[in-house]
Amino acid sequence: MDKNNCSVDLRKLILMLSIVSGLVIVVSAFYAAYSVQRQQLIQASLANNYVYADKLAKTTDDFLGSAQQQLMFSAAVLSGKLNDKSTLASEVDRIRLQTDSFNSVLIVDVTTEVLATSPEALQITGLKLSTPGVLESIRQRAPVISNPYVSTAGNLLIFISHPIFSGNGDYLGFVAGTVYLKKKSALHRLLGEHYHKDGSYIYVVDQNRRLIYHPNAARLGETVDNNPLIDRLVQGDEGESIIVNSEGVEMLTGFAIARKTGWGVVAQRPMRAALAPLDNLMQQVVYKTLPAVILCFVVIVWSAKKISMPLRMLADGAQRMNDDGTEKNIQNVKSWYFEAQELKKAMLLGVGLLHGNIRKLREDLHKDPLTGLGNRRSLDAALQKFKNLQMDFSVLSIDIDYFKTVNDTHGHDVGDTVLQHLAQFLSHICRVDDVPCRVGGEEFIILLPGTHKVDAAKIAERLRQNVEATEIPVVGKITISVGISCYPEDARDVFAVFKHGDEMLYQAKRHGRNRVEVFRPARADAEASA
Ligand SMILES: Nc1nc2c(ncn2[C@@H]2O[C@H](COP(=O)(O)OP(=O)(O)OP(=O)(O)O)[C@@H](O)[C@H]2O)c(=O)[nH]1
Repeated sequence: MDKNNCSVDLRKLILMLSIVSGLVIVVSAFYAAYSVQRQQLIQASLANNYVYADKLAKTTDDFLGSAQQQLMFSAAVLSGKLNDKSTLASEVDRIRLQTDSFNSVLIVDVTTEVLATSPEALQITGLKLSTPGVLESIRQRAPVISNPYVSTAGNLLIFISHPIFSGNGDYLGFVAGTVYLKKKSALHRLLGEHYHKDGSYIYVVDQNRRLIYHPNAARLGETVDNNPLIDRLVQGDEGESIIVNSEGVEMLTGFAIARKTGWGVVAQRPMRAALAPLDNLMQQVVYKTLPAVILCFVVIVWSAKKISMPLRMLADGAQRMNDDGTEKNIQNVKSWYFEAQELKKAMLLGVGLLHGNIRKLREDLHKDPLTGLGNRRSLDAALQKFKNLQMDFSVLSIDIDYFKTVNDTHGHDVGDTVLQHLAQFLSHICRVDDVPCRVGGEEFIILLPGTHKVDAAKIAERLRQNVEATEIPVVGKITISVGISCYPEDARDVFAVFKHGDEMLYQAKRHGRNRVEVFRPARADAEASA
């Protein structure tokens, strides 16, 4: 098959397969390592975020618990002193300034009238308030942590209160602190400290799906619906999850509940940020393993070449089976492994047989199958050769006398035997360069290169005598007639030389057969004019 038409070159195929399998191995090894590491990193990050959210939830609980304790302590101090304006004023200042837990502190009596407030700048002392925090505190007469709401002064806040009872258990009012959600507050410090710079953030949502804390201040107070994660938080669920946030960023999320308020604390980190160290690590791995991988590929290419080379050379040999040098080329192929060795042996055997057959076919093409002498093709080839070499030659045109009688008397097969016998006679008298041929039924020609008329006549005469003297089985003795002409002595045209030879043969027949007649131009002319 032609190399160019061949669908795949073996060397390229081996090379391609080796490289592809090498790549597949390397890439899948990398991919497997990357996937495992990635999964581990995601799990670790999710777990971290959950721990983080849980810790913040507990810290928030602790903060609120501590805030309530402060108010409880103050409520005990204030019991029986609600009429003491200066005590009330100094107590609200103490609570606010000493602990820094509240943005504002106020004392309210049972009629909802504000008895004292810190800071004074709020200017609500003496006012009766009907905010959700005040009303809930009055109604419950128990410690309260309100849901977020907007205060009279327009601040989004939560309201933490503790009831004040007299010595004999009468409800007198409450002391309360507010924590602003949109302005700086203790809660902000608590949650904001943990804010990551890599896109990680936390947010807190209350039971009404309202954002209590969010790094984006504009969203504070916003009620978030249609958020599966917040749905879970509202149901009291805790755990970890991979979600896509409102900005379409994939987030690794941990979420936990602050028990005192039921608030959900969500800590989340962008997947990309969590995996960034892994990407760096894999980059390093790639850089470090690259030389080994390149070396591997060089070895693969070299091996592929080494393996395919003998096969390539054998394939080349197969493409040129007919050429004479092919056998030698195949011999030279270095078949260093078993399969190539066997292939080489088989090909050498094949080439040997092929060349043998070709040789035989060529010979057969130029041979008369009955007698083994040359045929008309070999005669033409010999003439071409003499012409090329500018060689003189003589032509003996030979015909068996009365051959028809032989056939008629003894049968065609015996006639064939006679032809074979005559062929043997011809072969015996021929030298190496002479060309004996059978050109018709019982017509033979011998070309005698470098032989002139006199010698040709002697050879023909000797042949004639030998044939005449030899007994052929079944048939007995036969005779032959021979006509002789020479090139270029008798004609410069080869065709004419043969014609003269034929004429001489028929002349021998006419003159009684069993004769040798030599063409003589002058005499031929004379005969022609007579
Ligand atoms: N056995 C056999 N006979 C052949 C073959 N080719 C031709 N012949 C016979 O050779 C004979 C030739 O006879 P003719 O050319 O008529 O003449 P002849 O009998 O040889 O007589 P002259 O040539 O005149 O001496 C014919 O009978 C052909 O059938 C062959 O291959 N085998």
